Amino acid sequence: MAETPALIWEHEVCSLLKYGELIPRLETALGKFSNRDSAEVIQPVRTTVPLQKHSGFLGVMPCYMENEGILCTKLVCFYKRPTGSTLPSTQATVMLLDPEYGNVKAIMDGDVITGMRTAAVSAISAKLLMCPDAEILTILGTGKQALSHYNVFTEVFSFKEVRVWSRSKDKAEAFAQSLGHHVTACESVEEAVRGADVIVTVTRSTVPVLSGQWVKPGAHVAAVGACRPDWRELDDTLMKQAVVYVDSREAAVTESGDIILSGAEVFAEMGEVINGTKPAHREKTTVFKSLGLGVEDAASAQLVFDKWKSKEKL
Ligand SMILES: NC(=O)C1=CN([C@@H]2O[C@H](COP(=O)(O)OP(=O)(O)OC[C@H]3O[C@@H](n4cnc5c(N)ncnc54)[C@H](O)[C@@H]3O)[C@@H](O)[C@H]2O)C=CC1
Ligand SMILES: O=C(O)C1=NCCCC1
Repeated sequence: MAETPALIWEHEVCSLLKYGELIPRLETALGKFSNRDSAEVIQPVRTTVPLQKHSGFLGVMPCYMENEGILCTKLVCFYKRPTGSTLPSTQATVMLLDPEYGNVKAIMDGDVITGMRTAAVSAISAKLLMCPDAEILTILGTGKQALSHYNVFTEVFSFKEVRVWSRSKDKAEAFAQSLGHHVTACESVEEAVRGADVIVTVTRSTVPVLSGQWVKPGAHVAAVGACRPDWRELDDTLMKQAVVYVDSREAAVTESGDIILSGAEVFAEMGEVINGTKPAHREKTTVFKSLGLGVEDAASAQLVFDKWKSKEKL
């Protein structure tokens, strides 16, 4: 008889997951994913079920890492919320299973995992692709991902200036103030991104918000929103002038409106750069198009579970 699954909820995941441990685990996981060795990682492109009545989607994100004995799936609902809606735009739950018996070992809050692993992967992209003397960070959007990206980017790097932008100046100012006096709220996207070395796009927009004509040559863009084939955050100019990196080639050509609709070519997966099989073009304008992978959730959930178990033993 299987044990009752551990229930590891938000505050506990928050206290167990640290970027210092998460980032190396994600680098390893992305490298293994890009090797396409089925004993290392089996992770199909997520299945997406439309929730038409609610303008949303259920994403089912399974992953099996045979050599590591990790079997995981995330269930994530995400929505196209109207302006002013107070409903959450993303809600996730992660399940870890025993691959031999098939029972569920743990059910975890997936919101913290989604926020932290997505931001950590963007930070990995910046570590590999931004210019070495990067000074200015811009974040477009002021929601959950904006906060997790601010947290990891300021923990891992030392930017001299941080700028934020939101469609509403009041929101941008409130967000900037909540982060500290060194963060500047900008009136327009153009003002926010001119001269920036690293730009993070974390909006729910379905049309381009960032234009290539404002982006400094050599800048790095981590593009996190627009995870549907008909949604955009970046315009064609940017997609065509940049060297495009992705988390998964298969996901990129299935789910990314920025890639599919611009016709841009994918140069490499982040895992290929980590493995040294594709170069990091730091000197060029680069876009990392993030869609979010089950392998990232699996690596994160296993880390949470390992730490939870070692705490239980104390
Ligand atoms: N790549 C990945 O792995 C992941 C991507 N996402 C995506 O990242 C995006 C941000 O997610 P959250 O921060 O959780 O959402 P959120 O709802 O907390 O924040 C969204 C932000 O976008 C702004 N926004 C909404 N509509 C906009 C528009 N038309 N133009 C400009 N800004 C607009 C909102 O004011 C808010 O600041 C979403 O598109 C979400 O689907 C979320 C999780 C993982
Ligand atoms: O990977 C994820 O988790 C998500 N990706 C895109 C949409 C929201 C959740």
